[in-house]
Amino acid sequence: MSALRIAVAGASGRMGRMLIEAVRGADDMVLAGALDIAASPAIGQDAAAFLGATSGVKITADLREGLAHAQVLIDFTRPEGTMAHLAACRELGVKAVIGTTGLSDEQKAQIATFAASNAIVLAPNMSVGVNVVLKVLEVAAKALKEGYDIEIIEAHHRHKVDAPSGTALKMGEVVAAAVGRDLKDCAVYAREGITGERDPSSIGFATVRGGDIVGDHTVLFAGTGERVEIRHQATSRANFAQGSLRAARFLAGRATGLYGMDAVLGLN
Ligand SMILES: NC(=O)C1=CN([C@@H]2O[C@H](COP(=O)(O)OP(=O)(O)OC[C@H]3O[C@@H](n4cnc5c(N)ncnc54)[C@H](OP(=O)(O)O)[C@@H]3O)[C@@H](O)[C@H]2O)C=CC1
Ligand SMILES: O=C(O)C1=N[C@H](C(=O)O)C[C@H](O)C1
Repeated sequence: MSALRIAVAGASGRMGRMLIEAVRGADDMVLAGALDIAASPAIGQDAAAFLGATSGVKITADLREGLAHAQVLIDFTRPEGTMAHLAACRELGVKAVIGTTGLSDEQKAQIATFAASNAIVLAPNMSVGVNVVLKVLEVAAKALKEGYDIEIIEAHHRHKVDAPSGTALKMGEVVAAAVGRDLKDCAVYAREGITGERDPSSIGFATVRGGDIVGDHTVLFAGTGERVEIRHQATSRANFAQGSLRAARFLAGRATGLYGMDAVLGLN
């Protein structure tokens, strides 16, 4: 079988580099394109130069050029970049794995329309562990529905630009749905001053930013006389990259549709 041709967007970013390394390490894939923004000093460089290697793929800001030979784009950039990349993917018939977080509801709705013509995997966290935790949370939240206050605490590195993390928000959505609430109505994103007592129907979020923390997520169910904490800690971005490659392989067999990592991992 011929190798799956992958383009990577945000090629000089933290995840972009991890993905280029992972694609080069996969014997069923080949790097077929690398995109970055026009202002990036990496434009024109070989995509594998940071590894001290040569891939023959130059990093470009020209979407047509970067996607011309690709079957699947893997995109971990920023919402505005992702939306522009997806428009080009639609034109060129390229499938997409999207890891970018901080997308608005409108942008997510537009991604769903793109998926009518191109198969897309969209997930705020590509790691196997987090996606198993999302399943565990469904069970835990249903069982701890009464008498337990739900709080979600996340910590990430100092460079992260969106808060709460996409994963924390997804955890909130899963838990809210499991206890019959809508996260939009019950989320509390900040507390300061005389807040009054905690509303028992609320789901609280706390965000920590610092250093090189890859990604920590804890969901706390605080009851009377006991508390349950369900926690995931990422210690390397390699998990996200390997999950993305699994998502790309999954898309190879699909023409259209919007999928999550639960579908990719057979957890749905
Ligand atoms: N789903 C998951 O499993 C994971 C998701 N993420 C998400 O992935 C995204 C990227 O994270 P990370 O790699 O740490 O971020 P980085 O800032 O390290 O990398 C982002 C890359 O995208 C480029 N970029 C910035 N703005 C645009 C734009 N408008 N259009 C195109 N490209 C752009 C950057 O270029 P330049 O550096 O020149 O600005 C850079 O190359 C974030 O949203 C993060 O939350 C991260 C890890 C796991
Ligand atoms: O920006 C990051 O680094 C990460 N972002 C994702 C998120 O917002 O959930 C996933 C992971 O935790 C790393």
